[in-house]
Amino acid sequence: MPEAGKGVREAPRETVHDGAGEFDRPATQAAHLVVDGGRAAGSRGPRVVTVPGDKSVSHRALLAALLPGAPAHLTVRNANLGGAVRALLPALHALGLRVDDDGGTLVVRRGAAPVPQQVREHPHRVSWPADVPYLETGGSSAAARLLIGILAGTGTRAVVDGDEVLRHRPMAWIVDPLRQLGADIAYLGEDGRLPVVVRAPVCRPGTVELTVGSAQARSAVLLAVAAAGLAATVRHPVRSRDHTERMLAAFGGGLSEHGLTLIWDGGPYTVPPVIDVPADPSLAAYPVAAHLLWGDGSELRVPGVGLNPTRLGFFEVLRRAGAGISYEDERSTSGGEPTGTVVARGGLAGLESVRVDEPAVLHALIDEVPLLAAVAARLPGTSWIGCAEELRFKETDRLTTTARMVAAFGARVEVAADGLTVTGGAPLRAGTVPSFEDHRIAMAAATLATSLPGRTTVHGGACHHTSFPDFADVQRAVGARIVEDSQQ
Ligand SMILES: O=C(O)C1=C[C@@H](OP(=O)(O)O)[C@@H](O)[C@H](O)C1
Ligand SMILES: C=C(OP(=O)(O)O)C(=O)O
Repeated sequence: MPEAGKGVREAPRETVHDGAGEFDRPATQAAHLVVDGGRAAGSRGPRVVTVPGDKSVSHRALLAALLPGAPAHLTVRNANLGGAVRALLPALHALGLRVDDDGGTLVVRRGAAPVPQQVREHPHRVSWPADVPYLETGGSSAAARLLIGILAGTGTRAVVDGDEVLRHRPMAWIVDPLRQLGADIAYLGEDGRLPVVVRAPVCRPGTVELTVGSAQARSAVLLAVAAAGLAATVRHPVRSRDHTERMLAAFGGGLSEHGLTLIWDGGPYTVPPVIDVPADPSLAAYPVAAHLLWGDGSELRVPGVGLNPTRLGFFEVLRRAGAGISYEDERSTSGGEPTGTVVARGGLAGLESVRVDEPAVLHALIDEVPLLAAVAARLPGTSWIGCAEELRFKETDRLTTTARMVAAFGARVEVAADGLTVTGGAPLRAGTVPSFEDHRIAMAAATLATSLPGRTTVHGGACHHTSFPDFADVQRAVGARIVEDSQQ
């Protein structure tokens, strides 16, 4: 049985420290995923599978209900109903919004009685700010960071907190620029970390320079100035996912873009009563990868997928390497997002390696890095996934956890400060592999396992519910033999 971590060679550049500090994840509570390699008989013909709504667009659509002038009822169609989006709902309830799940469509109603959340104890605090709602967003950094942005725009006093993992993720990316625009936000525990209290709104028009490529940081600032009706210029280092920009523009807001500079004019906009969420390309990547890894099926189609170019890095990098991936039926949703059908044909035969060495490409596949590394392990050449230093700050240090996961299958992988080298050609084997209770690692491992002979147990793999609750069903629909098993 391969052991987690075995085979990972830490390259010398690894010694550059990211400043995030280290922490251990709690022992897994999630069930395991058990995968028998090989495609189920009878699943090789043309297939069509659908994947859930986009997590990032769902977060933004729900938070739009907090923008000034939002309709009394806001309907979010095709919302992602995974743990990360659900993590935002108790915070919305505590702010006096009711959210009903109407057969997969979320309806957000304003004017409900606030439902207070229970405070999570913190080692540095014996008391909490009085008469201020306490808002906890579980492990979702997008939920926490975007919420801080909105609160700092509307001037709603509140404490924002997260679970033990989120409390270790950086918040200064958000808090510093908001403070520059005059917001009063204080850390209640450790500096730069949750919990924070938002005490007063952004109030000074100005220019902020963001130093990280995080779309969440840019979105927090944009949502704050949009909510406050404040003009601002935001300079940023890389064009990462631009869903907030598209949403505000679709609302009729005055946003213009000049290269890596965004100018918000501080003027009015209208939040519509219905927002449509496209299917999530980062989730479509798993059935597409399974199909390509088998390489024996005729055609796989995933319809209604968001085709925003800032999200298509996984498909584009594989396409550039020679994979048969194309987009069909392209059109636009009401929220300003392009959608279409992702079509995968053939397999990985003829592909040598993959390479990511531009920040914009990395950001266009930032959540798919574990899956790309898993696919790279099946290619003969040497692959490089670079510009990825931000991955150290995800729910796990995903450079390390991705390396440990693929190494547990027998892959040869080296970790650098800013990326991963995967040297192909090593014989891969099924066995017990770790997920580190990180949904992207778990789903990447389970997908790779579908292509290997024998049985793989992805330890704690049921954490896929964070972003893709029906992951196992969708992979089974493509032909995978995968079950959840809590008895292991
Ligand atoms: O804006 C968003 O919704 C997200 C942006 C990305 O994070 P960063 O912006 O921190 O890179 C991504 O990894 C995360 O899953 C969701
Ligand atoms: C990193 C992710 O999400 P977040 O940063 O919102 O926790 C993710 O979904 O892979």
